[in-house]
Amino acid sequence: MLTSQTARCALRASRQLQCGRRFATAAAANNVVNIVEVGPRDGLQNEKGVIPVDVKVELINRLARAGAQNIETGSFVSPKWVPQMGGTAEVITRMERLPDVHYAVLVPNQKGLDNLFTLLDQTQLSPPVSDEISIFTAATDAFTRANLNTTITESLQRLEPVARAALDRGLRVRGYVSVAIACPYSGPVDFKRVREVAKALADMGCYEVSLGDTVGQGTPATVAEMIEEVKKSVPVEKLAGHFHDTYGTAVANVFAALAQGIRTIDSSVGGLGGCPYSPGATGNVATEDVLYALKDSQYKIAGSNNKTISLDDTVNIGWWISEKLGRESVSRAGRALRARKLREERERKAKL
Ligand SMILES: CC(C)(COP(=O)([O-])OP(=O)([O-])OC[C@H]1O[C@@H](n2cnc3c(N)ncnc32)[C@H](O)[C@@H]1OP(=O)([O-])[O-])[C@@H](O)C(=O)NCCC(=O)NCCSC(=O)C[C@@](C)(O)CC(=O)[O-]
Repeated sequence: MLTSQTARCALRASRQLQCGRRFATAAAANNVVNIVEVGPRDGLQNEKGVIPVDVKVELINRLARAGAQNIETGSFVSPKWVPQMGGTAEVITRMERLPDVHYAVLVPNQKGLDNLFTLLDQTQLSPPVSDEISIFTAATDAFTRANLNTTITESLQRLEPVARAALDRGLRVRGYVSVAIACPYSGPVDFKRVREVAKALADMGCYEVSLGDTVGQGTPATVAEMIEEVKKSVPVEKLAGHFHDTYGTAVANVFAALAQGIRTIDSSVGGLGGCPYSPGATGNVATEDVLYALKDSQYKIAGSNNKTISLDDTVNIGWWISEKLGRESVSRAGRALRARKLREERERKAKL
């Protein structure tokens, strides 16, 4: 008979195998790019006005129906720190859950995980309201202090039991290293530190570690240099790129990451976003811009149900959510494609 510890190890190993499936597929077809849609979380967390739960639910549902396979739906962080994410439990309880889609929530500590577990116990839905958590820390103490009120070392110590408990419960665990290029508080970042933190997250069971250019200051050269360094300790199949577009280099940085062998890119519909603890940083690379830029390339975008993510639908969602927020979509491709569509409609009507 297996001891409970051996049983736990076996369970964890089988889960890691399942989590690894996506990577095995991507590695076999080396041109398959996975998109992690972070709009509902990273995209909305910095918004000042109250966004109704209905709008958040509708955003997630629209993204899933457009083919998004991985959606970060919200955060179980302190509502005092990030008020906009306060309604995440209600959002994920009310959203549709398509079977082929992974729905993740950001969790900063044990309390956040306990809150998620309570919700999983209460709802007991199949598929569950969330099958993945994202844990996060950073490559500088200054940023970790601002974002998590602790140091890098302490944050890793706190996250290790959180990751273990989530894995034991059958959830996938993804990790983030913020400020992988530059820190808004302490300047240029030592890429060796990024490597160490990424390795620590991978060692605690994260199936993937997303390297965040939180400030959006990266260039293709610095992004490539950083990834080269991290690859010394973490296999590239386990890495993802997360680029903010503050300096307009995000799409170029996506290509630099792909050239380094990375096959998972985080992006945000409509280019929404910004981190509350990264002053001045703009949104993530827009999902529409990534889909458009990769359209005629050797890369194929993975979507749910063996389809791809619809560019047209994503453009429409980018405009829909931006208008709900009282502005226009900042996605370059989203703006151009919408302008072309409106022009074509005008021309068609003029011919009638
Ligand atoms: C981690 C803490 C909570 C520490 O914050 P703290 O103040 O040190 O926490 P504490 O343990 O001292 O607790 C203080 C109060 O918060 C409560 N609390 C404690 N934990 C939770 C929780 N999980 N959920 C709800 N409530 C919580 C706790 O119960 C207590 O309540 P009180 O007794 O005062 O009434 C805080 O720093 C925090 O929530 N930070 C999150 C900040 C955040 O969400 N940042 C944005 C996400 S990261 C990001 O955007 C970057 C990324 C991932 O996209 C990649 C990139 O671009 O770089």
